[in-house]
Amino acid sequence: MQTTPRVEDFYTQHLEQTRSLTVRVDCPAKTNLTLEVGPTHEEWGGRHALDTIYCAVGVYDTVTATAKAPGSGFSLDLEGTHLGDLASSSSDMRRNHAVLALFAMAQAANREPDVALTITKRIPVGAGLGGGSADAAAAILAIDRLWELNWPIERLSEIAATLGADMPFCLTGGLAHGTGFGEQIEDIEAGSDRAHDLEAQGFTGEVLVGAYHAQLSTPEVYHTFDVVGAGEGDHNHLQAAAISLHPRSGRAIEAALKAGARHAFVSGSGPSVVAFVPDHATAQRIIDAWMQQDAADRIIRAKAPATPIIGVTQ
Ligand SMILES: C[C@@](CO)(OP(=O)(O)O)[C@H](O)COP(=O)(O)OP(=O)(O)OC[C@H]1O[C@@H](n2ccc(N)nc2=O)[C@H](O)[C@@H]1O
Ligand SMILES: Nc1ncnc2c1ncn2[C@@H]1O[C@H](COP(=O)(O)OP(=O)(O)O)[C@@H](O)[C@H]1O
Repeated sequence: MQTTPRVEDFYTQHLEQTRSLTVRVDCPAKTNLTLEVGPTHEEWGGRHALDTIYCAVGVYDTVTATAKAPGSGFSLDLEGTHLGDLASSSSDMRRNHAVLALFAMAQAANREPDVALTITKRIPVGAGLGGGSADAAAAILAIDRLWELNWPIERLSEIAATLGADMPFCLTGGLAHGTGFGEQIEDIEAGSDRAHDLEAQGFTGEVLVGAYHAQLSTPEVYHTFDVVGAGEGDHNHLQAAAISLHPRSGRAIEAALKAGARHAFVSGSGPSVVAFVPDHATAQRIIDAWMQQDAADRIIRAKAPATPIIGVTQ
């Protein structure tokens, strides 16, 4: 007897699974092992020429992206106990760097931004640790996976560069040489001579981050740099400007170097301080000194370099 075949419908099942799919990206903070600041360029909107070594530091924000019903628009949920100025009611969700990244991806893909984003913040805000850039890069990586675009890193970097100078670096993490206004990235491959050279100088392994409730405005630090210039022997040319605006950072650097740090410096435009330590005993000595001298409001132990981690949950 002829029987009617039962339709096995993997298509609808796939659609339902895709809609409930959540992509999670843990994205590390960034610091600058060196940051040479050159003249401003009109063609870059007045940004300074940079020559910098980027290093991703294993303090991670987590961004998740989940598809929403067509036409329902985006949503953003912020979590974490260190939200800085993101916590204020006046903080406009539409200006959040992760949301700007979603809009940029939607425009490039010619799609609607019907995505629910969540950000769990652990990277200190406004600290010189690229927290906003990390979240934007995480959103780009998550949406590329969620929408199954599978675009090459070069295309994702072009989109990231329109959002901020250090965002292309945040897509890959690790170590990289940055030029232009910071957006031209040349990866420093793990195991390469340059990576080994940085390791020999003590720029890998355990780091301590000294962070503050206070934030510094990056444009203000650059403008102050235009007045005070770079400090004698500073690897970070913005360090003297950041310390003039936030003196506690200078005290944290002095205490860390005195306690045996291989390197201690302001991270990018600051105010946070990054110290590379040779061993746990030195790390503990620095922690004790920062606590005794009230040289930091938040102390974070981490590893460097670090890379983004992408995961998918049903
Ligand atoms: C200083 C660095 C070092 O990696 O990072 P942070 O420490 O802020 O994380 C970067 O140069 C932060 O670049 P970016 O992320 O684009 O800066 P934003 O916070 O967007 O602030 C943009 C403003 O900073 C100044 N700016 C930025 C980059 C640059 N090469 N020259 C500049 O003069 C300009 O005034 C510009 O209008
Ligand atoms: N997702 C985000 N995380 C952190 N800051 C953000 C984010 N989106 C927008 N911002 C804004 O960007 C400014 C700089 O933040 P951040 O990138 O953490 O500092 P920095 O540029 O010094 O590394 C903050 O004042 C904050 O209001």
